[in-house]
Amino acid sequence: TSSLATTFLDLPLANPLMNASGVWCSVASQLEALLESESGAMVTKSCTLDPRNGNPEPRYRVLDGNKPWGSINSMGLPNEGFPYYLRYTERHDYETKPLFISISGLTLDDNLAMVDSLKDAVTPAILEINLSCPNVPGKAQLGYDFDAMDTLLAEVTSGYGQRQLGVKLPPYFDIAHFDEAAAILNRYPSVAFVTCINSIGNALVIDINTESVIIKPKDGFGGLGGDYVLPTALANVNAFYRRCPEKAVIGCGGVKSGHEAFLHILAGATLVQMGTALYEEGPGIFTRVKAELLEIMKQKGYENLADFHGKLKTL
Ligand SMILES: O=C1NC(=O)NC(C(=O)O)N1
Repeated sequence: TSSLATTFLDLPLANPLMNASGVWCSVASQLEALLESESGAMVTKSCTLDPRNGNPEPRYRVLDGNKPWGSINSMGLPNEGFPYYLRYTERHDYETKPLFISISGLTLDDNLAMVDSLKDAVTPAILEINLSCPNVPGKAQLGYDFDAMDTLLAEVTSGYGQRQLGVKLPPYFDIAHFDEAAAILNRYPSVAFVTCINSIGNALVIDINTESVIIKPKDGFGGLGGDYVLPTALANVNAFYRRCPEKAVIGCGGVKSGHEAFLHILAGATLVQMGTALYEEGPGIFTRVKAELLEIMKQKGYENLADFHGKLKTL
């Protein structure tokens, strides 16, 4: 019989599925629901040092009238503030499943302050630094500023005492950018994983009936998720899988069933995150996608994830 069991940074996981940071993970009740769900791991909402209200609403819309299906969001990093999530890491049940904590400081100093507190806390939570929020007005994505990304990683890795951590990357769309980003990341061995991708930033969805944009912030420009981003997500997963052999890749983008989870793992993802589909279906989705992924593996005669992990064929 097939098994979904896997390991990540030497931690055992019952399965490779987890939430994408930002979805169903902003407050304790949501985090508790993820803990009780069948996800193999979970991550908190990217936090800033201080609590934030985020952007004005409407700031999230699901695009389910047409095919393909997806979402657009410009949340603007609403969160309870770093201390709230640090307190959650102190009461999480790590025997049940691993916990990631995501941070997205508004300044380098804020990121360093949060990293410093995490180092002192000696928590088993795994740090995922968000370099790719596209929705804070006036803030460019760190992942698209290679010098700033390099500086941040130099300071954060030394601040974190070379403890293993990961980064949440924006999608790249140019081979030269895959090369340059990977070259920077490979200079930091303690960056043990990369999560690809965050939403495709600053898309614009227009409603023909109202002749209007559909979200309020930034004149309607927001991060795209769902079916629309799957091919770009798979490309980024595979590009960093090929370029960073010493690092693990977490896949995120366009996963709504066992089918896309299988594709992400084939492309090189060790774990797979769900955002839009989780937002719409709720934590029960993990039970469904687990069963679907197992069924696909059974049909193909794969007993475990290693049988097909990263084994994408080329022509
Ligand atoms: O990193 C992020 N990606 C998104 O698509 N949205 C959120 C946000 O806007 O808070 N942050």
